[in-house]
Amino acid sequence: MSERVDVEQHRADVAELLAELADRPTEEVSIHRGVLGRVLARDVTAPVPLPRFRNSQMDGFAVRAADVAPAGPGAPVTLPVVGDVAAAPGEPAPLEPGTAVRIMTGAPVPDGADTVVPVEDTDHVTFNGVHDDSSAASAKVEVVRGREPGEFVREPGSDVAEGAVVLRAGTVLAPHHVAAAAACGLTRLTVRAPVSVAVVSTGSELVAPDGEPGPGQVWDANGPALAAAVRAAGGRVGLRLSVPDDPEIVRMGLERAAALCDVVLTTGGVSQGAYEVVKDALPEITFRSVAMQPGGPQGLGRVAGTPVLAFPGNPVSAQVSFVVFLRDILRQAGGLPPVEGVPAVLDAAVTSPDGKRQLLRGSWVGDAAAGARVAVVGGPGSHLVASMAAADVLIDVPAAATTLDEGAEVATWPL
Ligand SMILES: Nc1nc2c(c(=O)[nH]1)N[C@H]1C(S)=C(S)[C@@H](COP(=O)(O)OP(=O)(O)OC[C@H]3O[C@@H](n4cnc5c(N)ncnc54)[C@H](O)[C@@H]3O)O[C@H]1N2
Ligand code: MOO
Repeated sequence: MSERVDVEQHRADVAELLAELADRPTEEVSIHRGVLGRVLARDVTAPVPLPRFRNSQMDGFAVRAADVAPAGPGAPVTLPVVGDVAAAPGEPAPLEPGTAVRIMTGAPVPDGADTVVPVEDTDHVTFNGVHDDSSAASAKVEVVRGREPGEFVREPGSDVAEGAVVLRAGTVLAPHHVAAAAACGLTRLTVRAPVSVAVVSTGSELVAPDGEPGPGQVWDANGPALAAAVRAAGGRVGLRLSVPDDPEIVRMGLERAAALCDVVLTTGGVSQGAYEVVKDALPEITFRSVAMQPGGPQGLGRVAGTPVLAFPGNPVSAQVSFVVFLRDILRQAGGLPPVEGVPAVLDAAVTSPDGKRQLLRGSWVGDAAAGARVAVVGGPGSHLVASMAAADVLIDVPAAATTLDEGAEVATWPL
């Protein structure tokens, strides 16, 4: 191993290597697909006011407030019903003073009407099953309660004015944002283009997750795990490859990955064995030992001009490397906030080798919260991929600590 560095140094070097990701292009996405979780690149202004037109908030009767003002219990005001307005295409005729029209929720309020009396406040009680009878000479309504001008009338622009910001840049799009866009007639939104990451698993022992492992073979856990991690951090998996321990094949695969993606991520082939294929295939990048466990052996540099990070192959090491070195950079490049660490209290004492920062797997004792207790789950081994599935966080044990007592405060990295 050519160099030994601490975790913060390697984090800083990775950040410098990937600084170019901060300046992301944008792309348009349809609200009908693929928009959830994407980050709006710029403010969206409403092309129309919402509501677009004055409409009723209630099923009832559109009237002039002055006409029904004297109404009260035992002293109804009776008005002729001269029309019927449904929430349907069209524009109602203006309302003459001293008359009423039946109106449904969402229907345009006729000019001349300034309030809506809910049907419950009339002798009609409900409209259920009663279709338009306003043409009958006998059509009338007894109003038993007056209403103020403007009551139950939804004014144009009272939700959002035309030209006002309806969705802010930086919004992580969720269903309620889709609702606002659709209500304004916007079907395409401009979002930040996600970082495209190539995920390359190396190792002749690897079998695809849907394959059948023979003697000495293992299913590829890192490829699916890191692809999922990239997506969870707002990135896009531009290429997934699994390559054997043959430097020429690895080199070909990595050059292809470099041509297609913004970042290349490899796992395996970076320690002290005879077949360290990433080291052999990429003599131009830096390989070093980072004072942490898991995730000690690391590589970084460029292949054909594209940044490459070489993570160790042990599945826990690969995942911890992603969390510590890449997750926040990908999130921030995509416009997402970094994942905040949560200070916690150890539920039991831990021991740790001197000089290496340990990232132990931990789970919350009770509810997750700053200052809550956290317990170590599984052992420290970097192959304990199943044990890691029980973890909520990584417990960060400082390099200088050899023991931490029960009750000691520790930093954690949410998984
Ligand atoms: N003599 C030394 N040996 C090792 C050292 C060392 O410093 N001196 N470091 C150890 C540490 S720490 C780690 S971490 C590993 C890193 O090894 P590599 O990055 O070279 O990874 P491989 O040897 O290719 O694989 C290690 C282990 O992980 C399994 N693996 C690899 N890829 C996958 C995958 N995609 N899915 C599932 N499992 C995978 C592989 O089969 C091995 O069991 O080196 C230590 N050795
Ligand atoms: O540092 Mo390794 O990454 O212990 O497993």
